[in-house]
Amino acid sequence: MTLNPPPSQQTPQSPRRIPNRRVLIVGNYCHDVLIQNGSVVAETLGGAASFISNVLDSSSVSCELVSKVGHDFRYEVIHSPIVAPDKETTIFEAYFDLGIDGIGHADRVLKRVSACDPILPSDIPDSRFDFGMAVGVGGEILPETLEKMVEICDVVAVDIQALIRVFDPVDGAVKLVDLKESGFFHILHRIGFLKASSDEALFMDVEQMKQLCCVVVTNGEKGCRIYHMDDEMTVPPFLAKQVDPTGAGDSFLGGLVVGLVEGLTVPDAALLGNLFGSITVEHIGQPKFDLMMLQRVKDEVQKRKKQCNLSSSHKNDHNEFHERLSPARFSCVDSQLQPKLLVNGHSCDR
Ligand SMILES: Nc1ncnc2c1ncn2[C@@H]1O[C@H](COP(=O)(O)OP(=O)(O)OP(=O)(O)O)[C@@H](O)[C@H]1O
Ligand SMILES: O[C@H]1[C@H](O)[C@@H](O)[C@H](O)[C@@H](O)[C@H]1O
Repeated sequence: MTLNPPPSQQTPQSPRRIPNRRVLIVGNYCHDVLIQNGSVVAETLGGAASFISNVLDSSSVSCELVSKVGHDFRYEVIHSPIVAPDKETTIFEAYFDLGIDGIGHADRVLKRVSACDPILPSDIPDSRFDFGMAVGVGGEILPETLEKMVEICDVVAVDIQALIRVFDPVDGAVKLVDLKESGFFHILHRIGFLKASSDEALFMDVEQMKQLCCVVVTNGEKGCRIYHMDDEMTVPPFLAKQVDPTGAGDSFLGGLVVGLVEGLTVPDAALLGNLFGSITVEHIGQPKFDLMMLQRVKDEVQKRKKQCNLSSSHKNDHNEFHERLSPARFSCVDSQLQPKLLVNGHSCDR
């Protein structure tokens, strides 16, 4: 398996005096309203950008976030958004008609009931970044926005939901169009990673896309599958008690990029993605990662890097890395089952 470092891409680098900044995240925050049997069960901060920055901030990976919200935005966030005073924040209603207890991976029907402004190239800083993440949720990323991102970032990871979503003009129901008809196809040979859920993957030709970039298809409790050129492999999941699937794909992408920034191979980085995805499904809204869990994961990542540098035979055996991350992950599950044991200095709260 040669799914090793992120594919190098993009325009030739001009000589740089200023070091790149780390990660640029582009996508709007939104308000998520979770509805079950006709009643609102929760209202939370949403948007792929919020879940991803939560993973990056928790993992001490420095990032810059470009997001637009309206006058009604109601959450305190670390990365301030641009406020469009005459607009409303993007709102998604998620209908869990099958229940949110995770039995049978009950999925949501999503409706965008309000949409903030798109993110324009001029909203994005002119600096250079190691990684860019195009992670829109409500159609806010335009082709010209993605073009600017591939120009200023060494590697760009794209969530396909930012490209293929269209919204019913009457009730805002989210529908998907084929990637080829999305208006973004001509830019995709310049991106490094394309992430899709298994449902979204039906709207692209994986065989074709894997020739252009590394394709990662997430598959809920089954983990994910990576495709690049002639290589493909399944990356195993971590056990989780699903409460709400919202944001799992976003946290997955956050974990993947944390791994890549740390210098892990793509399969190892995807394993980190699975780890953060699995923790996210156990929460409603933004997960708060256990500090001890984060430290153990950091330590395992450093060990893994050393091991891979010393012996090439370790590079492809990510099962071993999975085994070592699992106890770290379960230390977090324990903390959620026994929250009282963890107050006073050891809480999950940031
Ligand atoms: N029930 C689960 N158990 C363990 N891991 C899970 C579960 N659900 C999701 N994950 C992890 O999260 C990743 C992303 O989940 P999924 O494929 O459901 O993404 P998604 O449909 O894009 O999610 P969303 O749109 O809700 O953000 C999976 O690849 C897996 O690693
Ligand atoms: O907050 C969520 C989340 O970011 C999901 O990835 C996205 O599919 C939804 O539209 C959004 O409401």
